[in-house]
Amino acid sequence: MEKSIIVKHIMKKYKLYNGSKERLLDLISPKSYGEDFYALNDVSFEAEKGDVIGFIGINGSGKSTLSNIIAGIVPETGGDVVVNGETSIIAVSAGLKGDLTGRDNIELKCLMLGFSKEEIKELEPKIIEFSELDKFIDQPVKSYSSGMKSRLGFAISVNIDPDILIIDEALSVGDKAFSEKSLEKMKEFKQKGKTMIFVSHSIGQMKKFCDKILWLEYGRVKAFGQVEEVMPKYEAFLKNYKKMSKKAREEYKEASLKGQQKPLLT
Ligand SMILES: Nc1ncnc2c1ncn2[C@@H]1O[C@H](COP(=O)(O)OP(=O)(O)OP(=O)(O)O)[C@@H](O)[C@H]1O
Repeated sequence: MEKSIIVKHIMKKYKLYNGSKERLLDLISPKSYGEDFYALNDVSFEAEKGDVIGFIGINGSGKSTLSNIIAGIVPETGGDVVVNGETSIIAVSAGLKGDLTGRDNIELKCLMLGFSKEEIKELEPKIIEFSELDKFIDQPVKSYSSGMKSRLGFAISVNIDPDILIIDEALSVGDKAFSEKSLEKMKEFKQKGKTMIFVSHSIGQMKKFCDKILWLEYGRVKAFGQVEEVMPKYEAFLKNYKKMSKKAREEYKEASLKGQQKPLLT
């Protein structure tokens, strides 16, 4: 099978500061202040055309950071993301401007992706219809609910028809009818051999839709494989994790960040 995305040894380092004074001092003397924190630590995986890959992991495990790096929204600190050929990638949740109306956001996002005025004219009514925003399309996006924003983001992304679509939590908001419609659209994408990355906390949606799962844990790959192989392990992990005390969770986090395996939960 043809590869569509190759992610090799991705690192993402942030600096954590103890207050704003330290942040300022770091500008003057970068080596002396702040603590290095790795949101992603040596993450590798490959996607083939037609794959639907789910990113799972507890809060703060690096799912959004990784999807933003693949979408080119956030720069990596190290490693490589190789995307096959002339591939267009779009992340549903990226770049809606609150001060602009829904309609202006459609135009802006299309222009940024290199569409001509004529192409936008043709796309716009399709996007508006899919979004079900009706007259709200001419209201500023900052007045939208999170469900409305995700409907707009999803409507733009799927109608632009990218080769790689990154869906970050977009389907967990919005109503059932809209998420059913979106799932249908995603099935169409899959049939066309496009690659999708799906970031969600919904185990049900992941099982229903993904072929493969990348399980991240505090910036590291815990597992990557077929959904039926990885999901039961993740569910077993979650069951144990939920029973842990706050202190035990902190210890688990510390150990995971250092790359130590805790047999208790694996
Ligand atoms: N700009 C930033 N500066 C410092 N730390 C950051 C920044 N962005 C993300 N992080 C940290 O990186 C880690 C990974 O965050 P990320 O949002 O990718 O996780 P996630 O798995 O998507 O979490 P969630 O499920 O809660 O959405 C977190 O500890 C987060 O606090």
